[in-house]
Amino acid sequence: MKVAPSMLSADFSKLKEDIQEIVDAGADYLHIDLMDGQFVPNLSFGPMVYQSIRPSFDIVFDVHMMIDQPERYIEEVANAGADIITVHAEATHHIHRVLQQIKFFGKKAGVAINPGTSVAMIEPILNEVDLVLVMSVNPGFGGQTFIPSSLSKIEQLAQIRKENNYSYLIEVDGGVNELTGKQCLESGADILVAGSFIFNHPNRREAIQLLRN
Ligand SMILES: O=C(CO)[C@H](O)[C@H](O)COP(=O)(O)O
Repeated sequence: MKVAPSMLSADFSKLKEDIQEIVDAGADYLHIDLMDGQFVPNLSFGPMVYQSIRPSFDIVFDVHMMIDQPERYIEEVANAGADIITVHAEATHHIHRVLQQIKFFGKKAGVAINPGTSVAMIEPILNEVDLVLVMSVNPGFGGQTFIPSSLSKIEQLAQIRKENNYSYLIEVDGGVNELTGKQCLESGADILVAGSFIFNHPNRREAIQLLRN
C-alpha cells in the first residue's frame, strides 16, 4: 500500500520545507488538489505552485483535478510536473477522450468519483485507467468526516479488477485516519490520501506509520 499526504493541508508559507518533512517521514506520493471554485465550492492553487517545487522532489506527484471541463488544462497540468493526473467523471462530457489526452502527454490517467456517483457509471472506462480515486467526502475541503458507503465502492472496484484482470490502483481520499484507513485497506484500497491526519499530527512519521499498520 501507499500513503499520499494531501498538500492541501500543508503550510503554504513554508511549502517546500513542509513537503520535505513528509517525504523524510516516508510518504510515497504527494497528493495535489487543484480546485476551480466551480466543480467544488473552493479554490486552491494552479499548476505553477507544484511546478515551483517539482525540481526539489523525486516523489510521485499525484494531481487530483477538481475542475469543470478538465480537458482545458491537461497540457498545463502535465507540463508542470504531474506523474498521475486524475479527473472527475462528473466534470466532463467526454471522460474517455480526457483519459486519452492524459496518456498522450505520457502521464498515468486516473478517474475520480464523488460520494454520490456509483461505480457503474465508470465501469465502461475501467479498462483505460491506471487509477480510480474514490472520494470518501464531498470534495472541496480537508478535515471532513469519512462517508462509510465509500467502503462498498472500494470492494466493488477490487472485485471488478479481479474479475477482469485489470491493473488500476484504488485510491481513497477524504476523512482518512488510522481507523478509516484500516477499513479502506481491508476493503481493497491501495493508496490512502490523508491531509489533516498527517499534517496536524505532532509526529508525521508516526502518522504515516499508523496508516501503514
Ligand atoms: O481532495 C481533498 C478535498 O477535496 C483532500 O485531498 C482531502 O480532503 C484530504 O483531506 P482530509 O484527509 O483532511 O480529509
